[in-house]
Amino acid sequence: MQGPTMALVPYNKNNDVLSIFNQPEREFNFAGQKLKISQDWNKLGVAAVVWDAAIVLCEYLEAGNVDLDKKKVIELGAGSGIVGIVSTLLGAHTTITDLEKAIPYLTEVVNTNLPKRVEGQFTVQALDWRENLESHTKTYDVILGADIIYIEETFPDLLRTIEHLSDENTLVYISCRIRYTRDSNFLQMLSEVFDLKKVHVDRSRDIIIYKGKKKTKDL
Ligand SMILES: C[S@@+](CC[C@H](N)C(=O)[O-])C[C@H]1O[C@@H](n2cnc3c(N)ncnc32)[C@H](O)[C@@H]1O
Repeated sequence: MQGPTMALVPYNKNNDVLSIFNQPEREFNFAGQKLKISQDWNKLGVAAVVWDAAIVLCEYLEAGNVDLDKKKVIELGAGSGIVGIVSTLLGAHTTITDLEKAIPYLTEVVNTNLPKRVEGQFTVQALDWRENLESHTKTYDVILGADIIYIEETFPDLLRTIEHLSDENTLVYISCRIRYTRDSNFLQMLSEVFDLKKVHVDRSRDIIIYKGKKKTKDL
């Protein structure tokens, strides 16, 4: 393991993360549906496992904290796509995104878990925060991101992406575990452009959810 991957695991004192990640499949129940999420840590790495931040964000969404019904939602750095899956099951029209190399796995998991009745309500597509975003012309009602604050070099691009995809009505939900002081730098950067509030704390899993809304520009 190298670089950012090293920074992510092991990430708790009991070191039981690796055993969770080594499970080829994990089961969850969200929005009245049993989800079977395959994992492939050894071949595909960080994008192909379900992180706690995603589970906590799914629970937060399922509890009705965000109005998703018929909303235009985008998930950034989706990994397994579980958050985008739950958002779709809760009524949103969801664009589920990650790096190009993660798309085959992500597409497979999403298609396996979303039922026919939501066909046409979701798309899976590549979106690299470092790229030119001109082809992404939309702004979204809701932007979701779970455990996407972990590579310091990507922070300016991640911020640019969130800014590009949002307007002053967009709600941004970032679920994260702050592992290093540098991770807080991203929240600091985000708070310069967005009004940022801590809306949920899961102490047992060490996960915080932040909600952001773009600051209105002074006239
Ligand atoms: C720690 S994983 C979290 C995955 C998932 N959201 C979860 O919580 O289970 C971080 C995700 O960010 C994605 N990612 C990293 N750099 C990215 C970039 N430059 N553009 C888009 N996605 C990126 C990775 O591919 C990975 O899926």
